[in-house]
Amino acid sequence: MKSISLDITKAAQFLKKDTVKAYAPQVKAAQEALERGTCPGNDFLGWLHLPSSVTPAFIEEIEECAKTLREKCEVIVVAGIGGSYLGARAVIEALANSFSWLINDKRNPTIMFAGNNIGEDYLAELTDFLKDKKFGVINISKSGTTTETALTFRLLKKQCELQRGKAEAKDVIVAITDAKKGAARTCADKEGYKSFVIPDNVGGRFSVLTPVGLLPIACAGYDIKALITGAVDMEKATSPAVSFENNIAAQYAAVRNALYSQAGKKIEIMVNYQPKLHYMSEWWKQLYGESEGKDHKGIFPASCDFTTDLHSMGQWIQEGERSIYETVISIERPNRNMLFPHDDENLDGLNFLAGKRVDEVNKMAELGTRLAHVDGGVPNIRISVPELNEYYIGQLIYFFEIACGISGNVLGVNPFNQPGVEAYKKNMFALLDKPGYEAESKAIKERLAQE
Ligand SMILES: O=P(O)(O)OC[C@H]1O[C@](O)(CO)[C@@H](O)[C@@H]1O
Repeated sequence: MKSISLDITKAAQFLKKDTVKAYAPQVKAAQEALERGTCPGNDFLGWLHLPSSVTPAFIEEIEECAKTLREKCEVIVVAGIGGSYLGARAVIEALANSFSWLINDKRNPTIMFAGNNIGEDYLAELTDFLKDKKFGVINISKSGTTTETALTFRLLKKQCELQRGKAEAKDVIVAITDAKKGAARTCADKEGYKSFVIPDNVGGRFSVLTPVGLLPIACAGYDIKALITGAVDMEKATSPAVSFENNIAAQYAAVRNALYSQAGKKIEIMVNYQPKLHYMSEWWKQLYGESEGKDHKGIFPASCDFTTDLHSMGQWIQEGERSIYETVISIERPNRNMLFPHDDENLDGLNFLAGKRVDEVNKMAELGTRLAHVDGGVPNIRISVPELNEYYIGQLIYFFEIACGISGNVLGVNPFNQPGVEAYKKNMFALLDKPGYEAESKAIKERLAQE
């Protein structure tokens, strides 16, 4: 089996000779601290050897549950936000037909996502759409108390029970949450829902290879065994025993820290040339943003879909402030084969492309962009993926996770907490007069009265 690969040469050229290599001891120490559990946030290292600890029995249990949902539902709504949402969506969209929601071939249920916003129109339109559908719900929340997800789940649970009856609804609602704590656990136990546990020591953004990602992915009809196999192979390929020269996660962690602290590159743009990878970038943004953005430090993770965004953000990237670098996920071989047709009249002047694969044009766009951006002062990291399938996506997921753990430790932050996200929640609860927030409510109202 091939492997994803990493090319950092077009980034390293922006640094003094051997700068990246000079990070090798720090990177090694960071990885050893992860292995030994001596790093900050060491109670959240359950993801580190998660792929290799997945058992066939566990996969079978997930597949069994997915089979039930697939048989009983034409639509499955996955309710969750952040790490309880993005991984599943990233994998499903990367593997699915770009128009899957329009192709109603009845072979797969339609997978919809909710609980990731508080848009009234979104929720009203979703419940309208579900009115005449046999739908089920996967309710995902590690804390079991996240407002966006809880609010959505309350609506969906009521609607599902109303449409299918309480007894049938019980068979098509699944909870993925903490083993003991939180409202989602209390509800699942009381109602008798099938449930899966998110391990205590796996943070939301590192949880895609737990039931959080695996159940929705299996429901969508994808091979979760192959996904895990890819992750296991990457776990081996990036183990601490692998030398820096051969360890792509160590190199990625090193080059991004070098660009950040030695070359003033404060923004990393994750780039793809396949629109199916849009949500892979969204997942990556949370992984790196929530892990590294703290203590007033951290690279800002941004993303672009090329060539689409070359026609909107291309100008800024080529000639704006030189504080950015790009990481490109390049898919070597698309799954489909489409040739450009010849046209006798050639009114569009495109006959020079006749007989070429569309992907050849895309690859030349990628190469041309890399040359132009590097000439314009944008370092370029390239991750090459042989093809878009479960196995290589599994590799990619673990590669980004382990590199993130290493990178955050090199940066000197705790990559496994997210204290900053509480600030907005506290204000929102105070503004909504949530019980228990009386003092905060009073203070925030007084403050607003003075503004
Ligand atoms: O799974 P939960 O507890 O609903 O949390 C969802 C997301 O919200 C956060 O806790 C931030 O508030 C993320 O870290 C997490 O991925």
